[in-house]
Amino acid sequence: MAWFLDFVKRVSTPFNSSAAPVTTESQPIKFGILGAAAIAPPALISPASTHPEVQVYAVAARDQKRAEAFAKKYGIEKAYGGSTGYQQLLDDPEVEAVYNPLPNGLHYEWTMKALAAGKHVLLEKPAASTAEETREMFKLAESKGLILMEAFHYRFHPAVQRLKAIVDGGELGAVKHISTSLAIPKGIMGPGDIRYKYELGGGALMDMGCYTLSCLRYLSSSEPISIESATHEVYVPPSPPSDYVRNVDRRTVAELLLPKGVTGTITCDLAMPPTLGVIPKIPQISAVVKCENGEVELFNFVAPAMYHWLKVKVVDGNGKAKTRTEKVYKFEGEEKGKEWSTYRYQLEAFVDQLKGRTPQTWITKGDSVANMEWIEQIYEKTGLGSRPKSRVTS
Ligand SMILES: NC(=O)C1=CN([C@@H]2O[C@H](COP(=O)(O)OP(=O)(O)OC[C@H]3O[C@@H](n4cnc5c(N)ncnc54)[C@H](OP(=O)(O)O)[C@@H]3O)[C@@H](O)[C@H]2O)C=CC1
Ligand SMILES: O=C1OC[C@@H](O)[C@H](O)[C@H]1O
Repeated sequence: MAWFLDFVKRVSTPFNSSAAPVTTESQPIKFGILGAAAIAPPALISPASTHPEVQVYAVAARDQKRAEAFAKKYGIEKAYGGSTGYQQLLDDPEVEAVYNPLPNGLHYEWTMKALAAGKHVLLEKPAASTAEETREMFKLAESKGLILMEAFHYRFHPAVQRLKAIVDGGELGAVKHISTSLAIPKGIMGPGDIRYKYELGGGALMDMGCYTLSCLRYLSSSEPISIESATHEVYVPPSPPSDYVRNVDRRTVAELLLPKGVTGTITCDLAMPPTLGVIPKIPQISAVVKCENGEVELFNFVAPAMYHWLKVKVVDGNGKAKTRTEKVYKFEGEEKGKEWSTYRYQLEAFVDQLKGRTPQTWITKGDSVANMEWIEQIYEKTGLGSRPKSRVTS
């Protein structure tokens, strides 16, 4: 029973949102959120509620009433709305940092505008529509001495870092093959979802593939050499209009060649069709590293704080295999029961960086740019081509 209560607590933690600021001697960092996005409560509002140096101070939405309702629900002081709402939030001198959870195709425009307004930016993944846009955002951030980070929250979690330590530690010998998957059953994303809109930077590779690529690159400690193959299945909405353009991937699979003969596979799918047309598929969210002397798998590398297991299989010189399972919900030395979400660890690091302290880890400019470069190259290989460059409005 205790394990069940623990599980329920873990799964619900990221969604127990309240923006009640916890103040310290110094002024908290005031965050503004661009868009009343679904991801904002678990990714920022809830983590901020336990961070003594953060206040979620403002939200902007395209509709004033929506902004107000969101602000009321989460105890946010300021609500900006209407066609100028996002810019008003950026013009608010009280806002020091901006969280950008807009659709992918708007990441570049509003991150550039936020940086131009002198704000630090925590930017949702994938960084932008193209690698070039990603480079430009970091260039502007650097020139203004501002912090910009792509919110690959999974990287901040101890389970993910333990996986990397096992791979790097040599216990399993040389790495041979890495496969990372993020695929969910049909029915979770509705047909109106931003992920299915090409003009908003939609597609499985952009949305989920960015994680699988990021994790594969992280685990291999290298960049791919080439894309051996890349295949996709397009998204087709129910009753598509006759002029519907099939340029959004519902699923993409790519085979990569990495240095030292290592191979890699990434799989992403926004809507796996049911088996035999009726049995829903089980989500596939895992990172598997096959090595000379065994293999290791992290189930649920994307949201390990909710639930995960690390299965390590070691094969000895006589070919005898031993398997062990690890669960890693906190770093060594952290107090019992802490068990932060990936987003909470991420926020801690972001604030540390902003305050001039050393974050426990970081998603670097080089990492974000390389991830976008490979996303673009995989799209080229599938034949779908990169997502459209962002259109920037004045
Ligand atoms: N880190 C993570 O775990 C996750 C990250 N994400 C990322 O966060 C971003 C948002 O995802 P999610 O919260 O699921 O999406 P939502 O659709 O819930 O939110 C997107 C927001 O963008 C705003 N928006 C502005 N222009 C448009 C437009 N033309 N069409 C639609 N929305 C628009 C809307 O804000 P308004 O209120 O102004 O109308 C809306 O609230 C994506 O980049 C996604 O990749 C998503 C889920 C998980
Ligand atoms: O964490 C995630 O999982 C589901 C995705 O669709 C989402 O965008 C992503 O960030």
